[in-house]
Amino acid sequence: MAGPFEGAGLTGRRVADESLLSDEKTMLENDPGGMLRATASAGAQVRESAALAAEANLGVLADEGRPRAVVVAGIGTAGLTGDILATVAGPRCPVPVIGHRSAGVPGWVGAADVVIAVSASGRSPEALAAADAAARRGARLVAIGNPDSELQAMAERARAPFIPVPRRAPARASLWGLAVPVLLAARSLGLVKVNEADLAETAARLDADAERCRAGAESFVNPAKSLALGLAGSIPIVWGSSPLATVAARRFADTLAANARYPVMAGALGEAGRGRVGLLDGPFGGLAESSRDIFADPDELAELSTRLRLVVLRDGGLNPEDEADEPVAVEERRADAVQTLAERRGVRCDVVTAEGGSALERLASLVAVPDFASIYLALAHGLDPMAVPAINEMKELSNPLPEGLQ
Ligand SMILES: O=P(O)(O)OC[C@H]1O[C@H](O)[C@H](O)[C@@H](O)[C@@H]1O
Repeated sequence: MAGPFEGAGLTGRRVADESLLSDEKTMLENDPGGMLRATASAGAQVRESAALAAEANLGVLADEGRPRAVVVAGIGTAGLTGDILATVAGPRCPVPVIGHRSAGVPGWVGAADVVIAVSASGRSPEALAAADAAARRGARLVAIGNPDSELQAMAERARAPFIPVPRRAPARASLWGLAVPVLLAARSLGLVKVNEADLAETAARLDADAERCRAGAESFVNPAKSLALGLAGSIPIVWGSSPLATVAARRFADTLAANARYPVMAGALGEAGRGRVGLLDGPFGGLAESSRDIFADPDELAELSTRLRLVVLRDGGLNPEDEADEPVAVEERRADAVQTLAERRGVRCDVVTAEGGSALERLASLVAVPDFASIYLALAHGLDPMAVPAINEMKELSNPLPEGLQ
């Protein structure tokens, strides 16, 4: 008899198998959609999108001067581009940057505002409804996404600039292709300082990280494979030391969930320190660690006890000091503190420290290795990192029936 999940595309192993990450050929076979390849194109995406944005007529945005507010509208990865803009613009940004993840735009949006509608496919209902609402309310509109899509048609009807981002991979592997045009649209409004050197260095860093994380590099030299194997079987908790690192933490939660199907808790360390840090004392934290029998068979243990594994994404003290920002020293002390807490309780902890000069490059340095780690963790469980049966089923079940079938 068919099991409840038959047809849902559920294959894979409950327990991760390290040996699945040792042979490049097997890994590429187990990644038929090419998530590894798509993720390795991050640097190329930065360069390509920067060139495409330069060809779009973004100058018209600036003609009407500085907006009252910028709304970045989109869902999923497209929605994350709003958080990226807000963090790269930083606390000195002269106007509010608001990410909007549901259909339409906030009620107050009007002619004084700019709406950036983002959708990799060019057809998410959230981005389309936002573009439509922006046009109706007379707000300035910029649209970013798949060329020859409904979104492009809508931008054309509204005589708004459209930045075509060719769709070669699922939305979550197109983060950089989508984020760069958002930043460049905001730059043309004078809201963010991203120069050509920042873009070039960010692209170069993404390329270098893709090289370190390539399938052919073994786990002892591949930071993504070792991060993935460390997380295997655990409940990952990902905390970012700064606002920028917190965007990277949320991204890691998204990719771990979509690619590896892991439940993750992610957020800002500042807030976690006043609440969720208590998890370290709980049944999956210190209690699980202190009740472990050191003579037990490690394989058996791995199956018996689910434990937390902490990943701390640190900004590395490179944040420029800013009065509106929390002092770097506070962020650094807090990151040191949580590592000490984890150590005292025996909770294992990985640290990824940002590198690079500009905010964009630092963000890239916190996103690249975790992105690959989420794919290796999927592969270690025998999961196709690209397949998303539950997401597709959710869309199918929640879509209204076509007329006549109701
Ligand atoms: O960028 P879009 O094509 O509008 O897609 C937005 C989102 O749609 C779906 O829900 C996908 O599962 C997400 O990965 C994606 O980010």
